[in-house]
Amino acid sequence: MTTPLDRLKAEVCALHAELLRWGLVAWTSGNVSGRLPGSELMVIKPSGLSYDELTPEQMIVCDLDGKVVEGELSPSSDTAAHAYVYRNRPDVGGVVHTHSPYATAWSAVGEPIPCAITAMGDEFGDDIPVGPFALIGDDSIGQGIVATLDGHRSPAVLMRQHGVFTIGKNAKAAVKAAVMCEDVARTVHLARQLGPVSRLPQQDIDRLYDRYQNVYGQAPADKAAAAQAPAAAQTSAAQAPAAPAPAQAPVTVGSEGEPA
Ligand SMILES: O=C(CO)[C@@H](O)[C@H](O)COP(=O)(O)O
Repeated sequence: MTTPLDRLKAEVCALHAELLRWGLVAWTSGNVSGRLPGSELMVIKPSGLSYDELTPEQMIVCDLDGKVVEGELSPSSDTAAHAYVYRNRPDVGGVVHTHSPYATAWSAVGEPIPCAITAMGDEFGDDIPVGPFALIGDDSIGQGIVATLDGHRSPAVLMRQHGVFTIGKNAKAAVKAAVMCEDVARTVHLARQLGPVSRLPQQDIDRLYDRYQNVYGQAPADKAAAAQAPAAAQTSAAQAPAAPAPAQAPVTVGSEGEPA
């Protein structure tokens, strides 16, 4: 019989393989942690071990001050940062850190990634912000993450001249944010080689974010229907619904899809 802690160790261990799979880390860089729901505990990888060697049994259990509660190995050198986020963001269930190349390049020049493509509106709902430069070893990085993301929709922050930290409702969501952060960092960088890049209008960003966060994928039928409601409402508000055309008569619609 596996316990919730055993399952979290297995999940956090498996998610480290996703960092390799998506090209987000080199050698032993980066790390993933997960909060054990309903507890003051987190699970994080051991420091400096090859991703190929990681096993669920090696995952380290720490309290939210970063103190090791279970495990023989030393915890990730970013444990203090992860723990600080969990202490100050009770809504966060997972934290990820990577040095993914395109996003880390944006952090190296200290420039936020502008919300210039719909995929950024979907996942980030805004630009991806830059946090302060902070040396590893105390709460500085954690403080920079929390301060930068405070009141911000983005689940990702580019810590200046260091790399990416992402947060999520659970560890898997934080890994997804790290994957999407690198994807859009690359795309927007490439776009800038082709020509000027402009930020999407905020109202479009808001609509993209709302749809993606609440309707995209296998959303419950009522949410999916509600997402269509505004268009239907506009149609019915704009003109009385056309009488059903006689079966044999063709119906011509205008450019907006309304009956001509
Ligand atoms: O950024 C750093 C070191 O500067 C760390 O995040 C390493 O990238 C991963 O450290 P461990 O998790 O293996 O301790």
